[in-house]
Amino acid sequence: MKIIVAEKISDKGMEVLQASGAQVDLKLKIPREELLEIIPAYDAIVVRSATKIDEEFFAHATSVKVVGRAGNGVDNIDMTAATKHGVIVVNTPDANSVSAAEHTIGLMLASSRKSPQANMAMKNRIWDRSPFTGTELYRKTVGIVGLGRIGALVATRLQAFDMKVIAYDPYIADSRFEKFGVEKKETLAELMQEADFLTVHTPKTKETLGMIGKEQFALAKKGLHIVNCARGGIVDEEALAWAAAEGIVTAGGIDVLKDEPATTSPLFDLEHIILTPHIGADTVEAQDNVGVSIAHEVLSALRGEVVPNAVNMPTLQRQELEQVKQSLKLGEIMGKCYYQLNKEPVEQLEIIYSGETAKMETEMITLAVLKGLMEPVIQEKVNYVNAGLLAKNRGIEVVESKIADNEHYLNFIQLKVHSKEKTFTIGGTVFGKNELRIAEINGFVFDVIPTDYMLIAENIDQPGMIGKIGTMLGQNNINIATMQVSRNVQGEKAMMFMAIDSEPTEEDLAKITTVDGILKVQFLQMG
Ligand SMILES: NC(=O)c1ccc[n+]([C@@H]2O[C@H](COP(=O)([O-])OP(=O)(O)OC[C@H]3O[C@@H](n4cnc5c(N)ncnc54)[C@H](O)[C@@H]3O)[C@@H](O)[C@H]2O)c1
Ligand SMILES: O=C(O)CC[C@@H](O)C(=O)O
Repeated sequence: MKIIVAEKISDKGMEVLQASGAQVDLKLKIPREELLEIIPAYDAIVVRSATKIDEEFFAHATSVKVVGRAGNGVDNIDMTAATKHGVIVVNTPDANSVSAAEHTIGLMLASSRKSPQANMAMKNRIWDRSPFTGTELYRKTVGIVGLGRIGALVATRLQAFDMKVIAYDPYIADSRFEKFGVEKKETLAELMQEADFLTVHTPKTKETLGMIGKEQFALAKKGLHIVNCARGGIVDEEALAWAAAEGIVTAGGIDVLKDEPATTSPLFDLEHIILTPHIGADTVEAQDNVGVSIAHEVLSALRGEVVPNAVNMPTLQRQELEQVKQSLKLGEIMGKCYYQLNKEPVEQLEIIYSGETAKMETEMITLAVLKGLMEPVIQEKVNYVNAGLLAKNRGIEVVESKIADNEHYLNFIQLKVHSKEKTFTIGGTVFGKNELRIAEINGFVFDVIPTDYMLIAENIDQPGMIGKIGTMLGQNNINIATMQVSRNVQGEKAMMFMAIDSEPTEEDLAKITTVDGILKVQFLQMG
């Protein structure tokens, strides 16, 4: 396993990677062309915010399975391209939030008290207090745009300064505003009009890029203090320069610029705007948290485990993950059966979750079913990341439904795979903690433990069939480990489900079908 670390992570993080036995190559500040040249040899890459991970990168990175973003924002990673190429992107969304929140407040205090400017004067041996009269935070109104992880940390900390905290975030429930004692503003305009201090904490998206522009500054009170410790460009730099010239903004702290690394921006010339070079997350604690977390995440993802912080997959809390783990296995195994037993292309996949499974986060189980379904028949690697997209591209409609109760089982997953001509059904359950069972195939009821090698035989329900098939398999040196027979109507069609100890050849199967009364025999690899 080869991992390239293209931007600095903490020593503790490096140690975790190295302890895994993987070859870990630290290539800091590697030129783009060189990275593209060597990347085909790597299974994973770890980056921060400076490395562009785009379509061109993925076109070269043919063996990369995981991109680890040591940090939070993923705007340097083309998520659509990653998903298309089946590459898992993992990040560490919580690991540096406290540091970013503290830097936000630091910038607010430093810019309000002009501390960096005073420091510069002192270093130039100028003792003069008069240019540095500042402003208190006490009893001022702070407007927060984006009340997510960092926005909420900033809110609660600023309440300790006796600030009135208002926020604009149209994407979260009212209960979150109540939880943090923050007054909700329905529009950005309202927030702009009321705020003495403004701080942005949204991700950089099409919607948020340039969101604080000239139009918004024009609504603000004169003397606004502004902080951007989120992403460059959310506060439009030209507009901020204009607002400063107009006396609308009189102080500010900016940690992030639109084009990084940056040495040009209108903000460099603004006396009252203090700048830092994207150091919101640069604390020993945050870097240790981030480094260790990303190392574990990348290694888990490489081992094929489901990771909690995968950005381009449904995310699950550890507890939820534990809950669905066995259902994921079951779903994948059942999905795997379809194309082994049927040749018709799938038009619609219906997944019915019932009993306890209906209460779970089923999004990931659906992906597991799709992964199992497509793996036997397509060349591309199928994983939890691209299974949904691949299914969509192949015209498979996925319909999920949930039924609270199941008459027979505590938990049950049923697949109804519809092709043009017919519908194949398979159902299964998890007994206890991890006992998987196939409980139904095409209307025949079983209680079968899925194993690597299985045979399914359809036969006429008549005396002697079990003996005949047993003898035939024995003659071909195939041992039956377990066998179950199911029928619905006496004398009609029956189904035998056998776990066998070795893989039969096509010839073996053809011979069995010559047995009188056997209608069909198929080999199924379930493990
Ligand atoms: N400066 C640094 O070093 C540093 C460190 C960590 C994080 N960050 C950045 O801080 C930002 C916030 O991170 P987070 O972990 O709090 O993210 P988060 O996802 O927890 O919260 C973002 C919030 O923004 C809200 N939001 C999205 N679009 C919005 C819009 N158009 N208007 C209003 N609200 C909107 C969301 O609903 C969400 O509540 C991100 O941009 C992240 O990259 C910077
Ligand atoms: O570590 C970085 O390069 C950026 C940190 C921060 O902006 C983040 O999004 O986590």
